Amino acid sequence: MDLFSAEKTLLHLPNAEVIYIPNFYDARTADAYFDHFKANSPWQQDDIKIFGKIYAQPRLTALYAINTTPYSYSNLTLIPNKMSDELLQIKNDVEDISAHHFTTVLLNRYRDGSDSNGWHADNEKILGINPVIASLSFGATRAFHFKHRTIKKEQYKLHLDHGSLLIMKGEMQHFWLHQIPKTKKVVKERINLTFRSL
Ligand SMILES: O=C(O)CCC(=O)C(=O)O
Ligand SMILES: [Fe+2]
Repeated sequence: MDLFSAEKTLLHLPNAEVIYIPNFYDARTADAYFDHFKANSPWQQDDIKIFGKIYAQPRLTALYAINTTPYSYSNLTLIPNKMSDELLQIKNDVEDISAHHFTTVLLNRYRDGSDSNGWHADNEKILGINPVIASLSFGATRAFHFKHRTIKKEQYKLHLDHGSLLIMKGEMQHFWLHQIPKTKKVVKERINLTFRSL
């Protein structure tokens, strides 16, 4: 299967569905969004607890929502900011293509190749059973790895390009893990928006 096709890619995997749309936004629109979110988001770097140890999260984050529901993960509770007009516009675009309603968006900013997001699933109880997660990428291309928890041969890599949209759905968050690994390549900044429903 060609994971790097220029068109929309639909992966029917065991216990998951992954949709990748490379040019969801054209390069100029994506450039403008990258600059906007870099300059205008309340970026924070939190400490997280993994197996009882405290680490500075290796990336910056900001949380927004249309409601006031906090989002907790990795022993961290984030209180959402009110969604800006830009985020509401993007939410609308993503809702149109996915036919799904989202309330909350987590922004991740990877400053360089040493920023990352370790193996995890977006499986917090508050997301409900079989959550749909819509993930937008602006800025540097980074690798996205995903692997089945028990079927060892089921592991894949995608490159998340500037302006692309990745949708994870079905049972994916129960049966699969995903990560943005660190890279030794010299890479510029990347901003990711993951829409969720809380
Ligand atoms: O940066 C990405 O593309 C992935 C972000 C992610 O997995 C998350 O925030 O849960
Ligand atoms: Fe995730």
